[in-house]
Amino acid sequence: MKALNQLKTFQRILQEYPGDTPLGKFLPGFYRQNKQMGSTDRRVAGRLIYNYFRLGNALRELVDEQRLIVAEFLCNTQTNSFLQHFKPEWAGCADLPITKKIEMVQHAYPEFKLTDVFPWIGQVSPSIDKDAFLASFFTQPDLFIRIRKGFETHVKAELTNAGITFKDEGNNCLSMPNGTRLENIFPSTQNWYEVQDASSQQTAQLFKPNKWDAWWDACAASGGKSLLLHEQEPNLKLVVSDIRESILNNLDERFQRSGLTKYQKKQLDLTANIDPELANYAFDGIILDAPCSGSGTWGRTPEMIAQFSKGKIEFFNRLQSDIVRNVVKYLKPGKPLIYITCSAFKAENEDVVKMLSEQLGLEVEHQGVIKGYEHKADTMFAARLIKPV
Ligand SMILES: C[S@@+](CC[C@H](N)C(=O)[O-])C[C@H]1O[C@@H](n2cnc3c(N)ncnc32)[C@H](O)[C@@H]1O
Repeated sequence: MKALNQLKTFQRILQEYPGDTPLGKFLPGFYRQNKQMGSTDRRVAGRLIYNYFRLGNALRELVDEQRLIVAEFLCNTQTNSFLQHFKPEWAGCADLPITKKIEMVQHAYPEFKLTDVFPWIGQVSPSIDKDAFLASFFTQPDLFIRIRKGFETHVKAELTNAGITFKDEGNNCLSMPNGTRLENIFPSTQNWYEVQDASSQQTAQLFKPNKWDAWWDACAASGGKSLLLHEQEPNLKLVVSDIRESILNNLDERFQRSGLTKYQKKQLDLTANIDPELANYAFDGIILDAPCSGSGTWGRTPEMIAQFSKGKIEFFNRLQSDIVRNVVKYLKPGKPLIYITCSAFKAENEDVVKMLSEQLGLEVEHQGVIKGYEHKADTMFAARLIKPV
């Protein structure tokens, strides 16, 4: 009975979900309208709908209920009452290695193809292990925090006191299970840590700023990369910009909490002529965390897979190329451009770097995929390119 009700709730969510909003935004509204759902009901409903989308575009010819059962089997490493009810012969095998479970699904559904989970797999960056990347969609990524220098002991002690299991990933990065309610442990005004994916934290290794440098975080959003930069070198002249004014307001709040008080903020569309705003600027470093497909983060937002179409890869490549050409004009010769995406696609990664190197003469000091899919984190790409003198 319980499993049948869980299935009915799943079907209602799927029916009401509009597809153009992130699930993470839609679900709280759904729960508000269905106040009879207790916390366990919500947890199970969330698990089922997320797991359903983790199947990506595989087995689309099956009815939703069957796809959900396959997804539940592939995405859980422990048995549960839903599987026991609907697929008892699989329920006891939930803890098998993922490769074995995929074989079992293929046996039951010979039309199942792992490549259908993410149909654009042929277009990912060459260094990505395709099978591992595809299989990573069945696992929810972890939650990561970056502890600010000096607060390591305090944050770890608070987590331990609260009974949270965490892993020290080195470089002040901690991982813990997704869904950990940090807001129940730490005050909202705390400035001891930032929630930030491990791969995003890793991009900072390419920054290498010098004291009193002038840096520009050109797609700053709420300032994640600027905060990393500030942690490395607090004495910088910093300009931050983004096309969205609202997101820059979040940045102000975050910067204030972290003691980053000296910066200039500009609302800029980097596809337009920005000379009226920046004609007198020349930077010692530019971080371009470019707008992208976000395909390296779809382990967190698997509902995006069903909404994506191949043409968008080309769209982002063009947008990134336009933006990068515009931005490089304001970089001093001999100085670094840090190009970052959270995409797995070659067209948004190596191809943009190739264009920068071949057409604008930038020297590629480093480029590479940050393989988050290997350790329950986002997959990103980061390059350090030097403008010719
Ligand atoms: C990947 S996000 C940046 C994330 C941010 N750097 C961080 O660490 O949290 C890309 C940003 O590019 C901005 N963007 C998109 N199109 C733009 C454009 N034409 N000009 C300037 N910024 C743009 C988006 O508003 C978005 O905030």
